[in-house]
Amino acid sequence: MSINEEIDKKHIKNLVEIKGIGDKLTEKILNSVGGEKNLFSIVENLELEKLTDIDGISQRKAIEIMNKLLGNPSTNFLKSERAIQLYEEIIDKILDYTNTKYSENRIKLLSPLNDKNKIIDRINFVMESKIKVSKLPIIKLRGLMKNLSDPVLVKPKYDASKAILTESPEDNDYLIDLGLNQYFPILNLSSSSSIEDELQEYELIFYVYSQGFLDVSDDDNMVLISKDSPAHEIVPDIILDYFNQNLELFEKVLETRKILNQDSVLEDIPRILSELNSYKLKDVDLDSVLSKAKKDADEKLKIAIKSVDIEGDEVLELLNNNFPPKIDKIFDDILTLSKKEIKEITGIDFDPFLRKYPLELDGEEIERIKFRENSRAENEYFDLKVRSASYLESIKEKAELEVKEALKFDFEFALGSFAFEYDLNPPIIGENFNLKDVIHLNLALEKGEDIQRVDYCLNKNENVALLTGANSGGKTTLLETISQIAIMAHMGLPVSGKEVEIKLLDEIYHFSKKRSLDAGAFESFLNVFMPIVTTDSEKLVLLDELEGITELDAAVKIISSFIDMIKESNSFGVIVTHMAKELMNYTDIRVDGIEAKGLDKNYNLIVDRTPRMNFLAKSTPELILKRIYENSEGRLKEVYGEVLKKFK
Ligand SMILES: Nc1ncnc2c1ncn2[C@@H]1O[C@H](COP(=O)(O)OP(=O)(O)OP(=O)(O)O)[C@@H](O)[C@H]1O
Repeated sequence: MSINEEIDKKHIKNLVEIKGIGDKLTEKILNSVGGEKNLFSIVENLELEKLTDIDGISQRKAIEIMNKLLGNPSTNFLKSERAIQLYEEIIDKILDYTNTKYSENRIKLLSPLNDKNKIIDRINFVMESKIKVSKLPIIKLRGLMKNLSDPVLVKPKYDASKAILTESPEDNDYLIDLGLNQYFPILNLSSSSSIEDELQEYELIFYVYSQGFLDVSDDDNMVLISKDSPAHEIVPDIILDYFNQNLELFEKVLETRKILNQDSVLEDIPRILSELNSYKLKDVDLDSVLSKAKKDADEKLKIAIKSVDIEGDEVLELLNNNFPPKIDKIFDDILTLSKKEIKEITGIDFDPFLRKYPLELDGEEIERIKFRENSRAENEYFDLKVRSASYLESIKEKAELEVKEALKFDFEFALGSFAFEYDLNPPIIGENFNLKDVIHLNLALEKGEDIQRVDYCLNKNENVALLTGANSGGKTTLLETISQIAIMAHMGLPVSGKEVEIKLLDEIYHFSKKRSLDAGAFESFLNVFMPIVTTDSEKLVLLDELEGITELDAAVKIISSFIDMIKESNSFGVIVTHMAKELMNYTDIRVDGIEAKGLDKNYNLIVDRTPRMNFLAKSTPELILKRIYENSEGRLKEVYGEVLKKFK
């Protein structure tokens, strides 16, 4: 099962599910989004932003509510602010690979789990995505999927130059129910006695008949449509506008599916729409064709007539306004040719000329033809529109589904890209913490000799250890790496290491050294810290230089008591400290050390970032002092020099 199915199969649970967040908040959410139906649609489309828009709902809260409504299991895994931050930093890193709002929101909903099978399912899903992504043209796909979203609904365009005509007020109401009055005015035959005159004011009438009261001739500017036709056959623009408006989206989805070797119903859309759009271009400018034809024919007549010998009685005929046969023949020949040329250009077979010299255009006939042709063209165009709209309507649902699939693919693509770029590997879920070749995510993408992958382990017998050693040696970084790996594994993600074994636990606590020492800080720290060892749940506890919380002697007593309690439990712990020696007086504990051997020629620390087990390494602050001394100038350099002398 993939994570995709996991969410797809979920039916949004009853609102009872969010009652857990309190009746007041539930009511506030429902009021803000406009009721249960809207809330369900928000959840279905994972629109987190619509929840965060509500006053007083933070991103974290919105995620909690959304997960509740989706029926996703909630865990209480992340127990300290720093653990939550580290989790959010992981999410942020994955978000860099999302292209759509939908997958962005789905990534935000990836929380730590506690069910081993679900975790393994997710890890497998991400690993499959990683392999898939590795074979795809990543940059091209990113370009195609950037900002993809569901198709937009199109606002109807009202056109008052055309009208729909029905035969009864009931039919009117029926069409209004279909929403067609948003496109054209709707009139009905019985509405007024002067209705037939009113109809003359419109360029085109869509006559939606049920009985067929009106006799429609070729010369009427009317399109006949049966009342039983579906809405898109009466106003095909409903569906055509929708596809036109979303054409770019469908084209991108089509392209994406081609790359993924998936078939698609979207293939024909661009052709159909461009055929429709180019159809309009076939309109010819009849007036200019005719004026050119007249000019050409006049010219030809002039030349031909000039070379005719006219005899006496022919002159008489001319004086009677009759053309003698010779002249008639010339007119016949030239006008036949001209008619042929006009037909070739316009497709219309008619005689636009009055026989005179120079020729005259027959205005009345031209108007009649224009009207007839316009009506014919409108009818043909309308038929084409209906055919296109019917086809598009038949694939609309599938087309929308393909867009949804592309959005879902972006979720898979983001996870796969993240796993691929960071070269993540599936952890082994076991009983110990056995980290091999691990690296902090912040360093994982950096290249360079000084980036070192690290090994570290904790097991049942040595479930807690002190981490000591060189300033800037990488202790904090390793502690955070352990957290990241535990959090990522619980989220069902592969981790940044090779053959990493981890144990699934109930809770993770990470306390960083960057804690403010405000008044009351010590007391509030104790209130958070000590209860950790009072519950039976299995924990991972990571402490970074806690000694700053109070005076050294007291800190040592507190921390050593804490260590003893962890040792007795099924929990695991790592404590970064510069007071290992002092702590060893109070408790028996494994001490690991990161040792700095000196400075290289560029004054960089020579250090093996992998701690040595059972090794108390010195802090060697003099190395850092030496480095700063070498890199500073003037009076400051002198000061550092003085300090350094004291280390000799
Ligand atoms: N495995 C590693 N490979 C490369 N650089 C690392 C590694 N681990 C840590 N560093 C770098 O070393 C520097 C110091 O790391 P960190 O702060 O973790 O050391 P620390 O031992 O906690 O120092 P301090 O005791 O002074 O607080 C950081 O710039 C960090 O990016």
